[in-house]
Amino acid sequence: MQIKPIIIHHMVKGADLNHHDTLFAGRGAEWLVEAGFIAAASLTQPEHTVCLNIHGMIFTRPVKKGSLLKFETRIVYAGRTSLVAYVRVVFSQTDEFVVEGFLTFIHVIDGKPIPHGITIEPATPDEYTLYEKGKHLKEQGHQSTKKIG
Ligand SMILES: CCCCCCCCCCCCCCCC(=O)SCCNC(=O)CCNC(=O)[C@H](O)C(C)(C)COP(=O)(O)OP(=O)(O)OC[C@H]1O[C@@H](n2cnc3c(N)ncnc32)[C@H](O)[C@@H]1OP(=O)(O)O
Repeated sequence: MQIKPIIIHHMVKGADLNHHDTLFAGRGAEWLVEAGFIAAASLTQPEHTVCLNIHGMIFTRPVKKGSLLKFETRIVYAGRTSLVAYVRVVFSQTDEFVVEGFLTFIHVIDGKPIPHGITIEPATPDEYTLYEKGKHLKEQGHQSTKKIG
């Protein structure tokens, strides 16, 4: 299945800032989760999609008030019940990199994981790299869950 990316833009407003007057990491995380959720839920249904793992995000630069941010999201890996989203955030006007992250979503019915029937076939070297990274993170996460019990 070829997956089209989902593009969302956000403007950084006063209410989105921290005590340094730059984008609050929690707001950035919220927008990142929301972007991943929309990409996963657009392949399944919102009511059957839950977020299981935010695989980390590294903020490489501060973002000032008034900045426009572009969140480009694609589902890069599909397991049996899981979908791994990759979100890349850049400044909307310059395409300068800001932050990226992977997230795992699970297809559930009545709270139980249920196969979604989606397959992802990477077509380019970049897609293949993201597929392998997404698969690795999902499997690594699963091992951590098993250790927690
Ligand atoms: C900083 C924060 C900011 C937040 C900013 C809020 C933003 C807000 C605005 C946006 C809006 C969006 C909205 C989102 C939508 C919710 O918010 S959903 C609510 C939060 N999430 C939840 O409540 C989920 C709670 N977890 C669960 O219910 C259960 O863990 C689940 C998801 C049903 C899974 O059940 P389970 O028995 O553990 O699953 P199991 O059968 O062992 O494995 C199922 C799959 O999970 C995979 N898996 C298991 N563990 C892991 C793991 N650790 N990692 C990866 N994959 C794993 C397995 O490999 C398997 O994959 P497949 O091989 O089938 O593909």
